[in-house]
Amino acid sequence: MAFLKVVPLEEALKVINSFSLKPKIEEIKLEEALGRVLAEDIESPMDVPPFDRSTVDGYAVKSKDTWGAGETNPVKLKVVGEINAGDMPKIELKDGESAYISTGAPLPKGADAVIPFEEVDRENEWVVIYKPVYPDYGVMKAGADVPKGKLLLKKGTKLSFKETALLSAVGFEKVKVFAKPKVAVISTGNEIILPGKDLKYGQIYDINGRAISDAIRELGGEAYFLGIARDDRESLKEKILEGLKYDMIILSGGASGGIRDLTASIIEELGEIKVHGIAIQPGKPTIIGLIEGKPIFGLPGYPTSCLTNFTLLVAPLIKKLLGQSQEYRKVKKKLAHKVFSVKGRRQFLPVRIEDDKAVPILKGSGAVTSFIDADGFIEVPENVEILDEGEEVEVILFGV
Ligand SMILES: Nc1nc2c(c(=O)[nH]1)N[C@H]1C(S)=C(S)[C@@H](COP(=O)(O)OP(=O)(O)OC[C@H]3O[C@@H](n4cnc5c(N)ncnc54)[C@H](O)[C@@H]3O)O[C@H]1N2
Ligand code: MOO
Repeated sequence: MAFLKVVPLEEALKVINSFSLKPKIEEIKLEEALGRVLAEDIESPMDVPPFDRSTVDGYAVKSKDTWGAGETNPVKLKVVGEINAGDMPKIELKDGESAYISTGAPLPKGADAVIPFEEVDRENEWVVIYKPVYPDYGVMKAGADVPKGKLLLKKGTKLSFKETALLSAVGFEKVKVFAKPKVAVISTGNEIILPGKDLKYGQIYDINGRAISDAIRELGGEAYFLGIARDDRESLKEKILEGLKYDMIILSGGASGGIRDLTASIIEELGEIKVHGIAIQPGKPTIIGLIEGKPIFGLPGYPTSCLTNFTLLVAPLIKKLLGQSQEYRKVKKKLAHKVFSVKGRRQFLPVRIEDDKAVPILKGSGAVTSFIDADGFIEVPENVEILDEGEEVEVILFGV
């Protein structure tokens, strides 16, 4: 077994990228599309609005009939009909005519402007106009909002309420999206119990199961938390076999060479270990394997190590399956204070972002608050012992 023969991070990423898992596409109803990722470019199949539309309640007119109108010499136009929203106007305006029109209604033929009712007077079948209007006054032209054929959304876009609204505006009832990768999540360890149960001495509540499951959901995947495997062969094997129903499996804890660290030996029994050990800290004891063609990750048990390695290794694979860029999300900041690192170790340190500063969080990988207080982490390369205050750093961000 490739036990703790550490490889560089880049090699681990290459291994993950070589897995044969491919993005899948499915067509779903628009009403279920929120948060999903588009699998196609979307061009508008129609003009919005589809017709020249009144933007006010008022009078549809031929604008040229109003030219020359003034306070002392108003123009009077005959009101020959009424058009409401949803109507198909049957009227065609002739010179000197107007029609009452409501907001959102199509302009009748012959009209090219709409004057709001508060700007005119009504005298029986006449409307009295005191100022000239120009063509398109009070009108939204067909296609002025969204022209037919325009590229509206690109493949890979995550749909928020704005995009679903736009798709609705142009009449999409269904859309093609990337299928959510289905990820089994397993926590391991005799000491780990689920919230809702009383803690006995020596026990702690599960952090990684919750954090990984919800990080997967934030990315757009589907997480299946299979619970906590105890530190025994049978329990762990049973959960891993159950996990093979899904596209991939993520375990946390039990990854290092300790006496009860069974993960590696079970993966080897059921499949193949591709990586056991990455030359980074945290993350040295990480395992990457394949069982029946399904990737399986054994992430370190320490919560901050676990989530840092999830972000470095697993998140790019989930993003790839969702047709998105695998790049880490990064921002450049200035280091708020000096940090020391161990020479010969490539370290990732959690940092909090405050304005243009990256503030290092130095509680250690074992603390849950190290990642909860952090916005991301910075890399301290192997050959660097000190990063100085004010130095520019790239922060790899947690989350989406
Ligand atoms: N002799 C050495 N011991 C350790 C080393 C080392 O180099 N030499 N490295 C430490 C580092 S760094 C890490 S990371 C951990 C990795 O160990 P495992 O991946 O085998 O994880 P565990 O031993 O199972 O757990 C470590 C720690 O994290 C807690 N944990 C585990 N799962 C969860 C969970 N789901 N929710 C909350 N907390 C969890 C667990 O209780 C332990 O405290 O090894 C170090 N030891
Ligand atoms: O490897 Mo541990 O994951 O360094 O914190």
